[in-house]
Amino acid sequence: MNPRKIMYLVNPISGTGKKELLVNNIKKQTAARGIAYEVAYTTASGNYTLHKEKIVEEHFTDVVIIGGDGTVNQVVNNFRDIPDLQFGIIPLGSGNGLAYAAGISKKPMQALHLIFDGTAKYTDAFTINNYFSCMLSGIGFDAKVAHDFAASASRGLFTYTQQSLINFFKAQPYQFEVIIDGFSFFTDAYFISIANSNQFGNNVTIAPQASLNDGLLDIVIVQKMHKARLPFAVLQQIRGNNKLQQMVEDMSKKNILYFQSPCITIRNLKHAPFHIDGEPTETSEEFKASIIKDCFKLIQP
Ligand SMILES: Nc1ncnc2c1ncn2[C@@H]1O[C@H](COP(=O)(O)OP(=O)(O)OP(=O)(O)O)[C@@H](O)[C@H]1O
Repeated sequence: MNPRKIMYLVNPISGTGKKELLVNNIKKQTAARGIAYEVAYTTASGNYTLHKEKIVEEHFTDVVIIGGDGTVNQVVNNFRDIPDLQFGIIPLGSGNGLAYAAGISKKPMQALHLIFDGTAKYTDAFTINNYFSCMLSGIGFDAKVAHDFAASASRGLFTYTQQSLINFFKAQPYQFEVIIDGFSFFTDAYFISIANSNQFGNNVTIAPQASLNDGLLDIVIVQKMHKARLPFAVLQQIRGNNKLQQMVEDMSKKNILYFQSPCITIRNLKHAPFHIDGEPTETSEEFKASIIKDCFKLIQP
């Protein structure tokens, strides 16, 4: 008998499309591998006390999340202190930023085979104020998209793209004070992304140098510029043409600032909105973010 024991955690509402067929397929393939398993459901409240007791008492070795980044965040945060537990993802959200950054396939059956044959690797996460984030958190315009997406009736990539476009034409810069490596400066920025993964999701890269296990946060500050320049400047960033910078350079001459650091403080002077891993979250006057090196084990290629 295979020594592994998998708890599949399905989010019934993430992404679009029916999950019944997929779950039946997963059950069949797991049984065919001789692996013990159980299928359970995620919770809207984020309370996983009963799941946690079961994982510990019944010696589950793996938790596989079938859902999006919001679900990954809650599940990993609840179980990350269970020794030796491995996490897997079958990406079913609208963004799937962490899964895609880790090289996990979009195709559910390929992602499932990776669960069986992949390697569990230590992966960083970070805290921002008292919250946990394992993918990418942001303040400003990208958070506005997350808020509007959460408020819209339909989910999925189409809604996300639609919300991004609507928000682009409405976007106004916000004022921030940024403190990093003992150096402080003021900036008017459309948004600030604090990233562990290289992307927002859907393979839309924003922090091309980001690694999931380098012990560093990637910080991207999209500063005030002419609206017509904004898509071009972001495209340069996405393509990796904008290099990582030193703090001593003249901040005002760059459209996009890109740094790596294990921690950062941001004063949010105009109460810009905030999101954690794509989930809209109450904003704050000040954010302190710190990396958690080797926070959890994620099954990857
Ligand atoms: N059993 C449930 N019933 C209702 N809502 C749930 C349930 N489980 C989780 N949720 C909600 O699902 C949301 C998270 O969705 P998830 O991140 O999986 O998908 P997504 O938002 O479509 O994808 P992504 O985050 O990748 O864009 C959270 O708001 C969470 O509260």
